[in-house]
Amino acid sequence: MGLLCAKLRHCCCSCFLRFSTQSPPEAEEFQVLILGPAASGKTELGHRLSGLQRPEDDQEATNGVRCYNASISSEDLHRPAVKLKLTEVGGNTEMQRLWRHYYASSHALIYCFDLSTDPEHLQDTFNLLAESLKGTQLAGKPVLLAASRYCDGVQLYDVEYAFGLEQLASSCNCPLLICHMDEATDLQRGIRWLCRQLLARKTQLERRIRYDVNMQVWQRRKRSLLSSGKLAQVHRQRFRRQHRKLWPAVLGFGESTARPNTAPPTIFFVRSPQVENPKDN
Ligand SMILES: Nc1nc2c(ncn2[C@@H]2O[C@H](COP(=O)(O)OP(=O)(O)OP(=O)(O)O)[C@@H](O)[C@H]2O)c(=O)[nH]1
Ligand SMILES: [Mg+2]
Repeated sequence: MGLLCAKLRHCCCSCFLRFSTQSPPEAEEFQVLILGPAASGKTELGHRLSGLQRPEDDQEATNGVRCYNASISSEDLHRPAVKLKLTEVGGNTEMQRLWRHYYASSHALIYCFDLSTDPEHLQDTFNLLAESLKGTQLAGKPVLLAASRYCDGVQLYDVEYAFGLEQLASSCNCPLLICHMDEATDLQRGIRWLCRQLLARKTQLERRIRYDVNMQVWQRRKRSLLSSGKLAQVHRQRFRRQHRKLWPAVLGFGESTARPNTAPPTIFFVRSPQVENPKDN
């Protein structure tokens, strides 16, 4: 009996050890792009999601790119923990030209907009979103719309309906959700939704990113090859021109009497009647 107990204890201990030494499942990592017009709250959101306090003296516009890390615990999602690598690109007109360079390598988009602006500005904001989604490497990827500056009386579903955001999302095959970034619980709901979308589509998204990034590299290479090809062509043309100039000069020394290819087939004279019979008159 004592031997049996000892054996059982040994077995239980080894099982416990096996469980305790087993590392927890690794967090799934995703690249998320934060875009939106200037002063729409991107930097603010980046700080809120990463749990960092934004310094008082750091209120200026982003002239380039800012990166943040956000960890979403597994208890919230009932799945492996998720690490979001957030990349914010500045929103002014000059910075908007850089946006497309980040589409291919991103798993998802968080698009910020200022809810307190007038309808015309909001329309411009969503036109910009449509430009970023339609026919680009962001099409088909999850999109979270984050409304900054809570505005009394404006409901998010009204914004979604008035600006045709659902139609835009379905035309680009993008799962889309809209949330308030000023309300902590609503922002959490949005982020949890985004993480669930990312986990559910992980394999397809990774395959897509690999394809798009490889395509980008190949296109860059093709462009450089083409430009070097053009250079070689210029060199060849210069070489040919030199030949054309040199060849008649060499022939001109009299070593060859061959007629040029461009000469007429026969040489003939045309006599005028006056010259033929000058004594007839
Ligand atoms: N009250 C309030 N203020 C906000 C909110 N979001 C941003 N702000 C303020 O608006 C200003 C601009 O916000 P940013 O987060 O820097 O804007 P941004 O989108 O990063 O702008 P760019 O970097 O220029 O593209 C800052 O002073 C913020 O404190 C919000 O939701 N509520
Ligand atoms: Mg910013």
